[in-house]
Amino acid sequence: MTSLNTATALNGIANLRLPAWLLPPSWPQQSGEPATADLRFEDGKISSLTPSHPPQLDLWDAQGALALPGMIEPHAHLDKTFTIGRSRPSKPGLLAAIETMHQDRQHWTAEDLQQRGKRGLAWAAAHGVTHLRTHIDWFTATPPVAWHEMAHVEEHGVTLERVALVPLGLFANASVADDIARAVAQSGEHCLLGGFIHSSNWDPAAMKNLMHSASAWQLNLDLHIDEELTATAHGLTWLAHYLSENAFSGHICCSHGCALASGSEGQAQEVLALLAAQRVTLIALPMTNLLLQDAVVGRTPRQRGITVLKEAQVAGIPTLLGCDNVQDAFCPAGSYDPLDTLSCALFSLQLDTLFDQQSRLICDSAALTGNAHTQSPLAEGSAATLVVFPGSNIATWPLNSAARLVIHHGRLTHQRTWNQELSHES
Ligand SMILES: Nc1ccnc(=O)[nH]1
Repeated sequence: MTSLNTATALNGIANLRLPAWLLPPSWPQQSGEPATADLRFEDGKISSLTPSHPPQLDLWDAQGALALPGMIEPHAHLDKTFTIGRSRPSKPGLLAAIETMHQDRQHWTAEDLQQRGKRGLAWAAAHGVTHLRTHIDWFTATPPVAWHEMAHVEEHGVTLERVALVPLGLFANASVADDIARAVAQSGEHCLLGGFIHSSNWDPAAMKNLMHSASAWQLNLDLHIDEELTATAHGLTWLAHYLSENAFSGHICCSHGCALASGSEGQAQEVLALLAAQRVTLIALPMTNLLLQDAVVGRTPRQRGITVLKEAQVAGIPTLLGCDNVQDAFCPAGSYDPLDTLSCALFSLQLDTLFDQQSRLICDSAALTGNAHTQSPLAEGSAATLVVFPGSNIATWPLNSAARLVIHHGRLTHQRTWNQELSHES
């Protein structure tokens, strides 16, 4: 494969292997797989998507490499990222990680937050992420420094969303709930309301205030909900019933939902059936949930702690996978590569048809925003924005797929060859 040059806009790319979920049902098959595609670009947009017809001498030849549209990172924590060097928890598990985070936040100056947040976003962009949603911890009724600082963290070609991650207890007071929702609503677009909802802080009256204030300020929600193994965790069950009985016009992402996998099958199915009738997306975070759930010193974990993703898919609930924490008290490792998350899910959730079907779990921005009218990525007229995995094939992908070309609006922005450091081309 000849190398690509960053200086000029591309006419397009020939011979790309795209996932079946992205192609129209009439797309031709070759040896039981979707035939490769030729993509043509014009003014930074896709002007045509057709089955390959060689030779297309004016197009760069991808030689059958796998490619995806720009990927999404639906759940990150840019305020905490890259703090592991100074904040290693002394105990395992989620609540201990939260305690360690509280000790570290004395260091969260504007400069510290900017530097770490920018680095996280730049790493995500270099991997091919074009949309990243970060949660930002709130500690009082007024926005934390990180809420303001992350508004100024930018990376070319990446849409950044901010979610206020508010401990449920702060919503117990209806006027505080309203203040928080107003501050989020007045922070501009790409801002959502969220909450940390757990057996340790369960309060149905606070939940009601949270829902009312989100409605009053027309905010979408992204909730950390039932991130625990307690089968009797209340959050998702309460939410499913609340939404069945009360109108809520926004979209809701439910992140974690680990407890759904701890209770009975019947209990999970009942909650999923109710949620499937609402504008709700379920986000699984396999890496941190494997690390933080069933975590006891010196004991091998017996449970996986990951939500019932397959059952949610069967029930018709949109689903996504996120990386969650990167190099902080919650997770010491990570690099903002959605392929790492998908690789982890391959094993921990025993996913199959990874590339052709489940790669959607790291690309579906309509599932993240709830905007069902979003045009299909790579359809004619869409932005010519995609990620190519040179030398890849469906037998090894997503493992062994470090090599990457990121194309934004028809131009190469990042390229990494085998074993090379992340490089930025501009
Ligand atoms: N899994 C997590 C829960 C709460 N806060 C985090 O940063 N991460």
